[in-house]
Amino acid sequence: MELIIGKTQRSMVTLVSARLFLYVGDSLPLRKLSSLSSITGIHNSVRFQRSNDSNSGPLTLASLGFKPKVETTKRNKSNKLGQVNVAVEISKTKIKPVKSSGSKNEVKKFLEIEAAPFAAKTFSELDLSPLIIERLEREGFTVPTDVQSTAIPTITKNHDVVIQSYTGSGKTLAYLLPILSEVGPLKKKISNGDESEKKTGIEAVIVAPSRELGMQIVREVEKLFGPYDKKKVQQLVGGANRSRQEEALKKNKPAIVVGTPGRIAEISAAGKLHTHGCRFLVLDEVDELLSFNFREDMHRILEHVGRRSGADTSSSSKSALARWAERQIIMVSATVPFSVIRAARSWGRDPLLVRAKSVVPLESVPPGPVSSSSTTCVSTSNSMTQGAIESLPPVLKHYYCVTKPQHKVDTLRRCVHALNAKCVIAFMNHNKQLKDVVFKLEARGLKAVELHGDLSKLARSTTLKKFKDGEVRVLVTNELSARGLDVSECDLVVNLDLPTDSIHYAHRAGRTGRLGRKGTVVTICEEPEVFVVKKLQRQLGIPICACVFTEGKLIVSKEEQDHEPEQEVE
Ligand SMILES: Nc1ncnc2c1ncn2[C@@H]1O[C@H](COP(=O)(O)OP(=O)(O)OP(=O)(O)O)[C@@H](O)[C@H]1O
Repeated sequence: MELIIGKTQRSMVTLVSARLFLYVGDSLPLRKLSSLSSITGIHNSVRFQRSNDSNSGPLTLASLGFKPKVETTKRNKSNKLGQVNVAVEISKTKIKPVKSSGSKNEVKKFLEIEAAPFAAKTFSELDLSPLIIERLEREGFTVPTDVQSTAIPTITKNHDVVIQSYTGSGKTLAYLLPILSEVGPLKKKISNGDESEKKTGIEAVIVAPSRELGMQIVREVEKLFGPYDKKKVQQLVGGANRSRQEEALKKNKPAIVVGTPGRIAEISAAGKLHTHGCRFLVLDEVDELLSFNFREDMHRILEHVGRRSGADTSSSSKSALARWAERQIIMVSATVPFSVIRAARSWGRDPLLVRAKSVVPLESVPPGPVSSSSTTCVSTSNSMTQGAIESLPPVLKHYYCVTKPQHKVDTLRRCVHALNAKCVIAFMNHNKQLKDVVFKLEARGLKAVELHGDLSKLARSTTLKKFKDGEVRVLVTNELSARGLDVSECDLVVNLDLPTDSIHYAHRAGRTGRLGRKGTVVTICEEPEVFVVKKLQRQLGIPICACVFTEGKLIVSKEEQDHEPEQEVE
């Protein structure tokens, strides 16, 4: 599709693209950038079509299979969607406008997906490649989760997306499956049989903030690829031998690479990673990837992945935005603070916010947390805490127990026994104390092991394997294990130190109760810290009850039960 933009807009686009895209949060450049785009209407008035897009025409929510009366991507004077109170409900495949109960100024632009095609009952309803369906069945995956049912058709239709859904709800397969349907050995066969269309370069780059999470994603892809094709995915995680990774890239010509920002950026800067023709860029745990630590590496990745080489970034016939739009960007996390929404708006092409059973144009998301039933803004002052709302599985039980610092480890031991927990993750804030806690637990007869970033890559993977295999009962760790780590058997998370904020609480807590399983979170704290627990409770919208452990039982404190008698918890 030809792109026509005015001279002023073009110079602004160049200006925008020249900015460091990683200025997020409340930093000035991105604020400028988003206000710039809203002034110029760049995101809304310019449409792009990727070369491999078989569906001609603009990519809108209509192309998801609905016939909306509302054009979600246009926003001009004649289309007042961005200014008026319009909400749209989808029932089956029909959309009907409904009156908003909000104030006049409130932007109510959302699509509530109630039924088909998102409520798929089987994977075969989701237009995935037959080979993938076969492999999923082999792995025992038959029913897609809610977020998978929603995300898969949306990604398949080439939309840039932010996927937000609570921890352990299956977000990894939600983005992997539509990607694997398009690239690599399981992809759909090209119907006209034109083999020249076959690509051999890297077609998808998946970025994760830790080696553990990166390797976990690699294993998930390898499982689906099977033993013969497993080299078609290559890990590029830090701590591993870089020259071996470079050799593997050359020799195996993987279709997909998964890695940590530092190592991907490093190999890319050395000219050994050719990702300009890449079709998919996934940022898993996007809010973490946007943190200060990863700033420079992420800048390089965003600038290079999926951007054609040889293109003049300043004055080519295609604008910077157009080239940038050639890749599809998928951003994923259980916690999506508004800084992510803002960044995604500037990187994506009419990006959508995908949650279980709802798809919302990102443009319509007002500052503040997004509730599952609407785009209503809940009033809280801190955008960090806003991102944590609805990030936790509803089945989780949360408690706190007050104790003295010198009794924390003993309280942990009594907690493990009282709940008869088999697979426990205990979080602390400082590496130095982990060893001491492990020592004390072992001395009290609980098999424990420490995991933190100061260990070698080999030690980290061996430790994790032992824990996953059930050889140790308690993993004592720090924030390293809070993001994305999937140990389905984990039935108890204990905070031996308070997390820094509600987002960190949410990710730590989310290591248990995965995919509908039971899970308990216990925060062991000192008396003066109780107000922090109460604050977390308010910010997350969850009850965190005071408890004690006596005679091998968890007893919920009386005051927490609205004057009901003391209660034992199973
Ligand atoms: N459709 C499915 N059927 C059965 N199991 C599934 C399905 N989808 C995912 N799983 C399993 O559920 C577990 C949790 O999935 P996953 O790690 O993708 O969750 P997540 O939403 O990414 O969590 P987090 O936010 O903590 O990273 C994994 O063990 C995964 O293999």
